[in-house]
Amino acid sequence: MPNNNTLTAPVLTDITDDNFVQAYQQFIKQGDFISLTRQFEQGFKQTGKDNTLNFSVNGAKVSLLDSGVLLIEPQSSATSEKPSKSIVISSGIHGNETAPIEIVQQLISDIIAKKIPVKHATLFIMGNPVAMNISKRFQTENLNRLFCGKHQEIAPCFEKYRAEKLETYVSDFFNAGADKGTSATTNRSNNSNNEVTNYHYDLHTAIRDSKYEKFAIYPYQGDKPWDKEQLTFMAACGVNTILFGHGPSGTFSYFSSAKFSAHAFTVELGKVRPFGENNMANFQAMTDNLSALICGNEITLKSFNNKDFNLFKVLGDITKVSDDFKLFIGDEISNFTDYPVDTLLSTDTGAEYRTTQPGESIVFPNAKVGNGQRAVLMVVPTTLL
Ligand SMILES: O=C(O)CCC(=O)N[C@@H](CCC(=O)O)C(=O)O
Ligand SMILES: [Zn+2]
Repeated sequence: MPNNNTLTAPVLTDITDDNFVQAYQQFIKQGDFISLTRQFEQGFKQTGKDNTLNFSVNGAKVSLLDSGVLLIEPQSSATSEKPSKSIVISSGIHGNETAPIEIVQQLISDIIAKKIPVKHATLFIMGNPVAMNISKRFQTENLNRLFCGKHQEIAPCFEKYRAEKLETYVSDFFNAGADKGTSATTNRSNNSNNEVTNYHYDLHTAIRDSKYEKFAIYPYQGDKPWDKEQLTFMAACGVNTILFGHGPSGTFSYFSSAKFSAHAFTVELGKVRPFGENNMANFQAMTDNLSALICGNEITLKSFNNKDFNLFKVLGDITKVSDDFKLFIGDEISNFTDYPVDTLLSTDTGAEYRTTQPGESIVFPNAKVGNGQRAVLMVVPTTLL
């Protein structure tokens, strides 16, 4: 497993390599996608124009596009009702956030074991295999700041390369499902009015404890209204604390939302733990509902009521500007802790941050980010009309 910080081009394994062939065959039999992903962390070379790494399961075509990137498409003859959704389920954008990777593993292995019949095209992603292998959030750059082309602004490293590749896979996937697909073979929509709805759930876990264990960031929607049905879907998944994003960003969920009008969320499912130490029963509602979405099973949702949620409006970021940045929030303080008005939270070269609003609360405080990056997200409670 090559692993160096000065990577200028990834070291790709040839798919005719004996080790790869063996590992791929084992994956087809056992569905252990984490193992395959970790063995070939930087990716592999495809031969020829067509994707040769595919096989059929239960009427679906399974295509391995890259390390940690698996496309599953229902074959049109295998489903009476036509596909109307394109679904991206991503995990491991931060390599040490293992619970989401294990959720994706579970869904994939259930599909391969024919426990989940696939009705809607689904793209599964384990985002940063190099960081997974070193049990770190990232190797060189925070991958979840590099989407929407921001990868073009940084020096060569694995995350720069990977962000560009992931953007391409997701773009190709949503484009293939779109009504305006360029040909009958690339247009995934076969339903009568040819409408396909896009979804992207980017699963994460948080560095510190949170007053509300599970929560989601709903990417900034510009003039579009917040979708209440999506909020109730999140609640059905066990996530009833929602932060409404305040502006464009370089996150993966914002990319799918802004570029492909996907219903998209960054979902935080609890605290970061090493592989094998997650209580998977804690994510059952999320796994079951994602599985139901993929199968096309009916999902019964409550109608939206503010009382069922903890909703927060993002006031803005505290950005670390210089090496002088000081944060007065201890490591033991939980996300969503609120502070009285006029509390000093940070100082930096020529600047300080004091709370200004009742109920002002902190999310993701992290003094170790690079200069120019978000060190804290400031939120206040809100309701939807
Ligand atoms: O716990 C933390 O400090 C970070 C957890 C995490 O990775 N959160 C995402 C949120 C993305 C967003 O703001 O939409 C991130 O920081 O990338
Ligand atoms: Zn994360």
